[in-house]
Amino acid sequence: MTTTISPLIAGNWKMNGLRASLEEISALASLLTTGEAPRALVVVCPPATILHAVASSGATSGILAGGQDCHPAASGAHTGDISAGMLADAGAQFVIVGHSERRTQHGETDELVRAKAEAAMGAGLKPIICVGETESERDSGEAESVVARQLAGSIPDAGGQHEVIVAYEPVWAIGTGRTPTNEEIARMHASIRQHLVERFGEPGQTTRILYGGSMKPMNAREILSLENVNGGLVGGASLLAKDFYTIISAV
Ligand SMILES: O=C[C@H](O)COP(=O)(O)O
Repeated sequence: MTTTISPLIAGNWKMNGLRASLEEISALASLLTTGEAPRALVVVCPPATILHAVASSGATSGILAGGQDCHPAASGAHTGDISAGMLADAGAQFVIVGHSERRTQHGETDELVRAKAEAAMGAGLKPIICVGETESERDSGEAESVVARQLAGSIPDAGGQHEVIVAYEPVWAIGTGRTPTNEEIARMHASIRQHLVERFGEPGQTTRILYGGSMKPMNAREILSLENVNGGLVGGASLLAKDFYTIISAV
């Protein structure tokens, strides 16, 4: 991990979590406040229905809240959607955009992801912009070019002036228990770093690049110690406070 960048571990609860799940936030808060001080920023992105509660109850323990998606518009006739401003109003400081589940299940394009990231920055949120190749793209040797295209299309030009976070999530590693090798992760993160530096100059050197995809208590330490891995975007293992805390502690 690059030492000049403070690491960040974000939990993406996806469509999991009811009000009862706030017990996990309390449990995490108590682990974070009674154990060794975390060396990473800790973010939890719960469903929007409990976002405000997570932001409020996590405040004293340093747990920051994030949304899982936002609409590119500030308001209007968009039934079922949520704006970046609404997330900020509920206490969010971050928002995930362009997660592969949104790209696949909702047909989101790089252009739309970029618009969402712009809306997030406009509302004062830090966008966590996700990129990653499918298994067939990796098998055909296209992983780096696919990710480069997603980065170019999804990160706003203002990405050098506003804080953005990139999350590299190989689609085939999400929820499967499979991960790329350490060498493959390091190579991809180096290529993402190169893209950021070429495009944004100095700010690109300090942009956080998270790894996501089957990060677990067992493999977190190894992955988080790789060059240019500045934290993690954790799905399944963020649902249980104990597992998530183990990953946070692995930084
Ligand atoms: O946003 C999180 C990722 O999709 C990773 O999910 P996972 O840790 O369950 O594989």
